[in-house]
Amino acid sequence: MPWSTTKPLLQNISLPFSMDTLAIHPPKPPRVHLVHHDALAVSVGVGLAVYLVFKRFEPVLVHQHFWLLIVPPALIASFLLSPHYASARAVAVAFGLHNATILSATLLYRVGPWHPLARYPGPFAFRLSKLALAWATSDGKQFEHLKRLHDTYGDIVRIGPNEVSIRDSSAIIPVLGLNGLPKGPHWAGRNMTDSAEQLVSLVDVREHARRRRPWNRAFSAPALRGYEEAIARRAEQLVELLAKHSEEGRPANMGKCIGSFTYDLMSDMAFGGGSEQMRDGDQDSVWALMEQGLAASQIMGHCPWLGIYMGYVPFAARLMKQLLDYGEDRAMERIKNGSLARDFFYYLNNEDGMEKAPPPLATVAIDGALAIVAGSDTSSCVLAHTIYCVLSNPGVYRRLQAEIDSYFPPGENAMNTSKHSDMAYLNAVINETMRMYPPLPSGSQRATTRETGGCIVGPYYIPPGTTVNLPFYVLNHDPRNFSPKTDTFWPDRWLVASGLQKFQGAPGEEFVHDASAFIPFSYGPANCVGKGLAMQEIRMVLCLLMQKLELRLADGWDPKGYDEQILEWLVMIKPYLPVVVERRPGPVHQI
Ligand code: HEM
Repeated sequence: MPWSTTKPLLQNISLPFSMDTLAIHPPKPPRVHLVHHDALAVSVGVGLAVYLVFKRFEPVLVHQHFWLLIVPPALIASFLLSPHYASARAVAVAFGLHNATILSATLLYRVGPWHPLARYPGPFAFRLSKLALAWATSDGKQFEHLKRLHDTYGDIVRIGPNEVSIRDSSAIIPVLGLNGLPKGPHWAGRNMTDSAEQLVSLVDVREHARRRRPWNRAFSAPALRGYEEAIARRAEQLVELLAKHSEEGRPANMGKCIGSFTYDLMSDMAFGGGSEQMRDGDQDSVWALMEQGLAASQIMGHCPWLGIYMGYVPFAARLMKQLLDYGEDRAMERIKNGSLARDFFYYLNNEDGMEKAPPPLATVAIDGALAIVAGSDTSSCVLAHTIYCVLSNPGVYRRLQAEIDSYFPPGENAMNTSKHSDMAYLNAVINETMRMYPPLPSGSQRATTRETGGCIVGPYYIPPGTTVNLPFYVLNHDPRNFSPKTDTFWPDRWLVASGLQKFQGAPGEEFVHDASAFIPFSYGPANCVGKGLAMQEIRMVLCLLMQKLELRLADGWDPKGYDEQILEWLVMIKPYLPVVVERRPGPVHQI
């Protein structure tokens, strides 16, 4: 503060004792007594100083907020305002002034032309607070909102005070690639704590790379071969579950059956077993809990501070705690029983002895729980959407079945993975499903920090302290990346792109296929570590289902509403999908 401002303030300070009294009584601690308007001015000044701390460091922790938002006005009320007001009023004035100053300075800065993101367009409310986007997307349709925003404002949109969304495939490498940016802040809010240790939420790039090593080994090619038997066993069980529906004369809800399959499988993979949803049903309502948890986490991902606060509310944190407790129980049991097969735990718990020391139990438990959630929701989403797309396009169904039958005639093992990568139509169908319905439609989030500094992303400068989103759904539905039939399920585009089929468009129609824009598993050193397993599992299940079963949509069910019912709670939620199932005649392969 310049001296010219400070001097009059000091002159106005009157001490609450006279010099004469010093001779009679020992001195009491001096009490600062400012005249009324100066006391208020100090309160505003302290508010502005705290605002600068918020602007620079963006503190989100509860104890930081206590020191910045509660302590200063409490001191001001006790020492500066108490001579002027009754105590309750002094407290109200101090808190009101302090927080109103911080709020107004924050909002003015965010909407002002001096904000480093001021040049990027976006709705006015989104500049003010992330609460605006959280509210707008609380209907579960964030991916559609983002698409509309880009259609309105262009390739870069300011979707928060310090956040942009970029619809430009040239941004993928600088943002997600090897020398890209650290993870963004949304995981802290989703996990309801700033100290979550899950691999997926590690912001520190070096720590992430260190923790990722055992995961990479758990998903290496030899490790994946070791999982084939477990996948095959569970896939056979899924076929039996679906066939049972037909024997009972009722359609199967495909999303639910497949969800049970992936959950049981991921429990096998992570902890060597422990879940039997296909046999016993979802007795612990795991799927409901997971979907509720993800729905709540959608809002908290936008406002990490809110998630961290909610983490202290026992009822709100219940779901997260249940998940962590489950992971810990399963990890303890797995340690007690030892390993029967090389599951993920074998690698994550350093049973392969490749790391210097085994990780703490809490870390393995939390990562095991992550594997179950990350691996079951996503793969089941792709499988269910693929079946929906195939069944609502009879030509695609027949062509896919013909390809599967030609590779695996009745009696042959349809889960023989050595043939799957050659099956062009199968892979086209899976890719096209993930293009239409990427399981994480709003994509990946990364952020520049003060340490990384700003960076250039294509034609854009991203200043330090900016969160950057690459929305997969929007990239996939951009005609500059995929056309014609951008919004239509058309697997042939993948065959045309790989030269296996000729493009037969209308006169003058151009075929566009930018495969670099297609990143359903994300990209770079923090991409989906389970990509290989997911693809292996999806191909095995589809081949087995189509070889052994005849499937069709239930009579009277209108598929038109399917898209409307798709919600995004981080991952796309599978709508109700009733399917009539019949066994196909022919010899049955036994594994
Ligand atoms: C079709 C299925 C799947 C899709 C589309 C998918 C997609 C993704 C995406 C988009 C990410 C975020 C990466 C980022 O932040 O940029 C991710 C992360 C992750 N996924 Fe998957 N995933 C799938 C299946 C699986 C499976 C089967 C597992 C196995 C356990 C798995 C485990 C993980 C893990 C551990 C991470 C965190 C990686 C890291 O931070 O290093 N995912 N996944």
